[in-house]
Amino acid sequence: MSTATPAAGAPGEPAIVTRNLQRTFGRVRALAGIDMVVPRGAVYGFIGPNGAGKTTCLRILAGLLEPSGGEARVCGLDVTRQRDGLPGVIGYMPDFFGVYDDLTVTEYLDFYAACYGLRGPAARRRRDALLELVDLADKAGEMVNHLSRGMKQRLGLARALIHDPQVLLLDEPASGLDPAARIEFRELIRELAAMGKTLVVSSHILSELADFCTHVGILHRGRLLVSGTMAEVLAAVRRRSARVHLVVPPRDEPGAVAARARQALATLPAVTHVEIGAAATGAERGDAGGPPGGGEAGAASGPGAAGAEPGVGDAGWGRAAGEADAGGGPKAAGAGFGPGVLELIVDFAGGPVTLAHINARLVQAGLLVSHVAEVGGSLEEAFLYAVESLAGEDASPAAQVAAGKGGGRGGR
Ligand SMILES: Nc1ncnc2c1ncn2[C@@H]1O[C@H](COP(=O)(O)OP(=O)(O)OP(=O)(O)O)[C@@H](O)[C@H]1O
Repeated sequence: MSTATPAAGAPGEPAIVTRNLQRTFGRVRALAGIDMVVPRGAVYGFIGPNGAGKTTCLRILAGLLEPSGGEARVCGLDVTRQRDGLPGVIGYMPDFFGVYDDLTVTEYLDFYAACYGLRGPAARRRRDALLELVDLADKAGEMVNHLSRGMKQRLGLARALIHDPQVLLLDEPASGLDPAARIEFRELIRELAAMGKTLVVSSHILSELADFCTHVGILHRGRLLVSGTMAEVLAAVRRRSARVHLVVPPRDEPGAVAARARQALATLPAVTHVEIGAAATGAERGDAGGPPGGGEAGAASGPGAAGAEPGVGDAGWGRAAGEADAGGGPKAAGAGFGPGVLELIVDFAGGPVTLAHINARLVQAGLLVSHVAEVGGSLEEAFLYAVESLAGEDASPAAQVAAGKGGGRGGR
């Protein structure tokens, strides 16, 4: 399929740039001043909970809604002052299907082609190529209202592509699709990206977009909390946590062990939070075995586990990572969470060496570490963490206004 449309805007200029973009509806501030950059050729995942402002932003970029303040340029065109040029460079797929469903698939696309002044054999060839692309060629004569939801979504995409736009704005394209249809849609987006299109794809769900987006922005209550390449955003929002198991000796109380652990970890600046998990009962602790100094003490896993840390082996209770498995003997706790074991979840910032430091510091404090491993955060957790921690207790007037109208935190 042709992608020969000349690019509007200066070479190297991002496909989309917004500066302090705002939109209010009465007292509701749907966009509270967002700065967004979408490079040419990017597949930009625009993520946010219900009411975050995604549709409002996409409609402004498509020239369908006036901003209340700030500015936005798409392919170099100012969305307010050069609005007439926008339809030529943008394909917009709204989150609901159009109303012309008493047409056949072919008639439907011909109608939209005509809206762009496209008629004749070249337009028909393009229509047929698009039907192939979205895998609807065999439905060409079907009535639109007889199509399944997934087929309608694909037809909507063909409609958005009819004039070969450079930028595609897709509002929740995967909503309501079953898993198989989602996979098909994802493939289609990959094909469009391979054609060099710039795509902005909105969704509630970060994990839904993660494997095909090059960039991502997280919107919450009209504010763009974070935006950048997928790697940059994940690095910014992904909370790193370690799961640590400490053997509670028969003569000790879990509370005392927990207090010593907290005290030891408080000396590490990279540790941001320590949560004490469960501990076994005294009776169970009796079964745990592992006399002081003789138990399974090494850090069981995780990058940079503490073997190389100076002084790790000095503490009476602990042994360095690597020794645990070699030592054999009864598995008091091992990698599992067994009786006589206290679990800590330790949040930290930093590279793998921090995991080693956590282990070392606990061992140096005389604690019997049976397991240290990083907890892998899912993308969903990363998103929730971004919303909770980056949004913070936002007391700005914008957030307060938005919160009063459907901007519920984390709502789906
Ligand atoms: N035409 C309108 N009139 C009044 N308020 C509106 C209008 N359009 C949007 N809003 C409000 O602006 C805020 C942002 O809405 P928007 O539809 O942009 O969010 P969204 O992120 O797309 O949400 P969803 O995921 O539910 O579609 C919401 O509080 C919404 O109620």
